[in-house]
Amino acid sequence: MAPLTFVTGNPNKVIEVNAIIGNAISIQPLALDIPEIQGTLTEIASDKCRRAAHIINGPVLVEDSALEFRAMKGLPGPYIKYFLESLGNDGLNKLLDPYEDKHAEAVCTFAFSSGPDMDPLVFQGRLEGKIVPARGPPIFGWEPIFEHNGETLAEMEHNKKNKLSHRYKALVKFQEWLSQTKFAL
Ligand SMILES: O=P(O)(O)OP(=O)(O)OP(=O)(O)OC[C@H]1O[C@@H](n2cnc3c(O)ncnc32)[C@H](O)[C@@H]1O
Ligand SMILES: [Mg+2]
Repeated sequence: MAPLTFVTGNPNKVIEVNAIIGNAISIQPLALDIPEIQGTLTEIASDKCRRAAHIINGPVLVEDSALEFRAMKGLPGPYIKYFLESLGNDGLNKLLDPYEDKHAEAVCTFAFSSGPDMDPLVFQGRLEGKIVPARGPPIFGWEPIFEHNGETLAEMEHNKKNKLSHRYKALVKFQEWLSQTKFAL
């Protein structure tokens, strides 16, 4: 089984994907910064996947992560990376100061294409939580401010996160599809 190219500039995503799918699929990470369009999560991931498949000229997996604040009607959503870079985790908390509702959803959207000009397939997972003042090591993105069942993702054991996360749920769907299809990696 040839390794599947996973195009991402984010090493933390590679660590989690490997931890989640372990021996089932062999992943070859490739750090390319692919332009991300504006649109729905499915449109963004699919477009990124089409561009990656053309560059790779073969099967490819990409991922796009979003963080949706219910009080802000789903924003920052796919633009969370730029909000986080500009405001930091404290600033993201302050965005919700005017609102009672701190509910948030982490959304992970994988897109897979079997090659250039092959329509990408999309696999999405969601995790519910709430935005809280930062707790735990600030290693990966907004983990310290996303609380799920009393623990922030930064406080949570990696093994535990990788068995319940938005990324885990999306990868379960991808693996289900792989096992049902004749597509051989
Ligand atoms: O090259 P790609 O794969 O796009 O990597 P990226 O870092 O640009 O990732 P995104 O465009 O998907 O932006 C998502 C942002 O959310 C952060 N993030 C993604 N998944 C996360 C998780 O499980 N926990 C905490 N932060 C996360 C990540 O660090 C980014 O700042
Ligand atoms: Mg990105």
